[in-house]
Amino acid sequence: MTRQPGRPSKSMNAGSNGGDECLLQRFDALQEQHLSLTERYEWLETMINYVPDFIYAKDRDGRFLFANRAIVINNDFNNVEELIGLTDAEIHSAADAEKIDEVERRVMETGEPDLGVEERRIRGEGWLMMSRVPLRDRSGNIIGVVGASRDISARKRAEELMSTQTRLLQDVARGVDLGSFLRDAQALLERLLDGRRVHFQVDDRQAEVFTEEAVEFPILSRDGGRHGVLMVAKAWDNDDAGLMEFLAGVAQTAGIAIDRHQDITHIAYLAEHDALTGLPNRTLLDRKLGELLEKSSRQQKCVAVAFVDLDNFKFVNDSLGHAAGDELLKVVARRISTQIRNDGIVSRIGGDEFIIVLEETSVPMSERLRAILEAISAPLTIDGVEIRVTCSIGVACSGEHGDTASELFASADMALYRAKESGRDRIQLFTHAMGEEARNKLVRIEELRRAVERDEFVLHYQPQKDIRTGRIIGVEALVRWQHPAEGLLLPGAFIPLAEETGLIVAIGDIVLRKACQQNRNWQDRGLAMLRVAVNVSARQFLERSLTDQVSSALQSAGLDPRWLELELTESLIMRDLEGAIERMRELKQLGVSLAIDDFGTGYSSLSTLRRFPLSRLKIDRSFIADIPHKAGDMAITAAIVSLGRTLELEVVAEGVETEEQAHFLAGAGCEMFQGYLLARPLPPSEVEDLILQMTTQRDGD
Ligand SMILES: Nc1nc2c(ncn2[C@@H]2O[C@@H]3COP(=O)(O)O[C@H]4[C@@H](O)[C@H](n5cnc6c(=O)[nH]c(N)nc65)O[C@@H]4COP(=O)(O)O[C@H]3[C@H]2O)c(=O)[nH]1
Repeated sequence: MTRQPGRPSKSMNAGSNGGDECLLQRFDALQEQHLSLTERYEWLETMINYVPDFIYAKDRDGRFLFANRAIVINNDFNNVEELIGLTDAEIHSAADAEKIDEVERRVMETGEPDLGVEERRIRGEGWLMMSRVPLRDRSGNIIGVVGASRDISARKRAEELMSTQTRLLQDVARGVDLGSFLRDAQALLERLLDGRRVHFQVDDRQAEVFTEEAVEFPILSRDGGRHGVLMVAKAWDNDDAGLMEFLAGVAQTAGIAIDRHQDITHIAYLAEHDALTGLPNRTLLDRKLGELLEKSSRQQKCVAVAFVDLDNFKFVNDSLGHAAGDELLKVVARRISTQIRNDGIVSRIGGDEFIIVLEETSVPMSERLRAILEAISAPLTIDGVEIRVTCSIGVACSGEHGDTASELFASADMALYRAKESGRDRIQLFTHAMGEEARNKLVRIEELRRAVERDEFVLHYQPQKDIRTGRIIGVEALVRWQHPAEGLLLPGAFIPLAEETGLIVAIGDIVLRKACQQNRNWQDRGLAMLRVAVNVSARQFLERSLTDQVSSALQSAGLDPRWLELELTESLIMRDLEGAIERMRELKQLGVSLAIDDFGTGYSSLSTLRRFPLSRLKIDRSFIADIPHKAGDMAITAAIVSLGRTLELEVVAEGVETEEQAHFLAGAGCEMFQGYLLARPLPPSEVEDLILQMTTQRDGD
């Protein structure tokens, strides 16, 4: 494009030698300058032609003044001269040309450069970052536009890969379900890879036939195992390392998604199943029963709900250990499941309690329940020990005994209670009378609660007589409930309920305080010194506060502890022998005396009895009742008396009604007795009268 100017000859400048010389020198200087400019132009041209970026200049009409080789080649020209003078409209589509023209015109009109704009390539795939600045002449007039672009396809691709990876990770974090995640990931990858086939081959999902040659990326699990493989059809040219790394990353993300899916599935399973037996838990049962009740009411069929309770589970647990107990529960769960097959649901709702729901089939419910009861109680061997557990079942049927799940549960529970009450190892169908009883029980509980608040309890006292001296030396305090409507109620009518509800603790406290106070009153009024015996129930005995309760009752009455005796039952002590001995020692330290009530009905041996800090044994009245007719009872009574002597304990016989019984006891060496023969339990004033009367009698004798 450059032409070198020739040096002027001397003859051209004849006339002035000095001036010629000067002219020649200037000419040489100019020529040198020209040569240097030309060289620099060529360097620049070479540089511009060898960069991969597009560089061009256009005049104000949008005609190319210059374009580098990258543009020439990209637009399929052979050399730049073919392009110079053309406009974009002549080499691109009208729409593309219009877009370029619009930007360049704005740059020329405003004089503001348009820098770093990202655009898709017009020809071929990829992205360019375009910059356009106004082209000015020496005077600063805008005479066109200069454009330069850089290929940013690689960066754009990297961004695309990264945003795909981010999107997939976000899906995992959001907990998108696994199926959608894999479908989305496959679609995203196929789009990114221009339609090449992609497939996630995961363990339990259908394998896809992949006819193309594929590159495989392992999908690994958190613990290093393998969930499957990501298959990507091979590219016709080789894929770059960046893409391979990206695909390996996607496979890793898929691994995390599958781990997460498995965790969620497991958590969902745990939320609705019992961990030990794998049976549905109460939550799942409620849901399924709701659905079943709806279905069966549409079909006018019955659903039976059965509450099952193992009768001797606690015994197995206590004697063979918890592992054996767990094993037993698993066996029972399997046995029930086998029996009900697909015609019902079995759920473990805690401990040794199961709920069975049976759908109506051609086999009667009673027959199916009997088969379950028999299956459960078939012998089994655990830890080499053969055992047999029986169970009690309470049943309620939809329609007849309740319409909703909660009504049926309540009815079945009541029936179960009755089954256990009437001897266990049986099936009990709910009856409406049970419902009535349950309602009455609720009313009774409420009344009892109010009775505690209003202090409706009074104590009667049954005197105890020393057989040798004939004196009354003690009384047993026996509680009565002064019911506002029903009059005076005996303990049998409310003590079991008080035990069941825990109200016995409050009632026991009232009794203790009243008994101590009454005894102190008698003492203050100069009556003979008496020991007052108070019954302590199992529930009360287990309360940590019992010792404090006793000490506070003694203190507030101002009663010397030796005039208070606590009666504990044998069965209560045997429930937790070591704990009971500990508690008895605490009580003994207060200075009170301890007696075993109903002795002979429990299982204490001589060796255990020796460890109790006792003062007295009370022979249960069931042994006295048939004296002198039952020789066996007489032998037992005599044995208890002699056992008491061996252990240096006083023996008190309860329930003595006849002279013969009193005579026999005196002969056997029994020190004391109480019973109707002497007196029934009496109100305090009558006890006072009796004692005074007996004292006068004896003094008279
Ligand atoms: N057939 C017959 N019975 C006789 C004779 N002598 C006394 N009895 C009855 O036998 C029961 C003796 O009380 P228990 O064995 O401690 O049996 C008591 C005791 O276990 C419990 N109880 C009574 N008061 C209390 C109390 O304040 N706290 C606790 N926890 N239980 C109490 O209630 C049970 C029953 O008490 P009660 O109905 O008062 O019945 C009393 C008494 O009336 C007799 O000669 N023949």
